[in-house]
Amino acid sequence: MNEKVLTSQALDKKLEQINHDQKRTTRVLVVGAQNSGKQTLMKQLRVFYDGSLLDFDLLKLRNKQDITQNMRSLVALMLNKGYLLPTDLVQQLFTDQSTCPKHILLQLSADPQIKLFMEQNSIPQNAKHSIVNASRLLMMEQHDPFDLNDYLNSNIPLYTVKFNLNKNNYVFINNGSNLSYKWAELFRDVSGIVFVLDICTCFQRDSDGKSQVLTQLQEFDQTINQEYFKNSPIILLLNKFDQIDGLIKKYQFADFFPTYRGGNNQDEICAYVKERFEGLNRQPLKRKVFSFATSLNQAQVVQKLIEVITMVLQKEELRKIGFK
Ligand SMILES: Nc1nc2c(ncn2[C@@H]2O[C@H](COP(=O)(O)OP(=O)(O)OP(=O)(O)O)[C@@H](O)[C@H]2O)c(=O)[nH]1
Repeated sequence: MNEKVLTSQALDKKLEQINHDQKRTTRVLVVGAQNSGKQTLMKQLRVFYDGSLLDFDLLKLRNKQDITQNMRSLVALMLNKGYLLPTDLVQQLFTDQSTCPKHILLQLSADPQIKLFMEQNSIPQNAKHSIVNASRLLMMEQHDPFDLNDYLNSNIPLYTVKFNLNKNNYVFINNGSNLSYKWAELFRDVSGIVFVLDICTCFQRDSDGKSQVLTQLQEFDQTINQEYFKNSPIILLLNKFDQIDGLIKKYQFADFFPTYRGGNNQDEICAYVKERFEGLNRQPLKRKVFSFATSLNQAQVVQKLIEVITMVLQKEELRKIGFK
């Protein structure tokens, strides 16, 4: 067999693999109003399932470890040669931790004795370079190695997250708060739609004095009942549920929903909101709406939620092809 035929066969195989992988990828579209929590969900997915952020962070951490090591070698050399450095800084540099706290490294790298030592002694260029750059590198780091809350509150936009869970590939796509009809066409029969609702909007009024959640009900209706999504299961997240206790203490839910006859408590309010949204599904026999009260800013909640969502989606896929 000549080389060309072999290459072409290899390409065919690769294409087949790509097609196969794409078919096996569960695509999930994340929609919802501004500020509802879509980005928060995406970021949590990125941190716990995708892994690329953690790799990036480990890199930052490694840099910090290198700086600590270099600083330790330099300071040991200086002390041997009789240079004097602040004792408390030196002690903290040599504690057992693999990385020394940033503020100690910064103070040491700015110490005039260190500068003097480097001028008076011939130390390897790369070691010199590493110390001179240490302060720049450390200054550039805005955060300590990794702080989930800092990351969740950052303005770094995130539009897709891919991951593999229980041997299935998933891609979550955040479309922002604008679901134009043209755009929706690209997601025809997507494997699932996650609609994020900020539950606090139930207790907020728009300029007409009506609860803002009424606009969300309309959005939900228009989105899920589009022709393109008529087979896609819907996952409704009543998000920011951690806020509901505070809101109930301040307001009467019935003041916002005159037809509401339930009590002013979490369970009954939650059941009512779920019912209002789920009742808008015009294809109840073809696909379902699964609703959950969530707090997407809490890591443990998101991890449990993703297990449930992925399970629901896999079950729905099986149901569509005839398994009960
Ligand atoms: N208390 C509370 N705050 C939350 C929760 N989820 C998200 N937030 C906060 O709500 C704000 C908006 O969240 P985002 O995830 O940026 O909302 P978004 O839907 O992506 O907003 P846009 O990008 O404007 O469409 C942020 O300050 C989040 O930290 C939650 O469960 N509880």
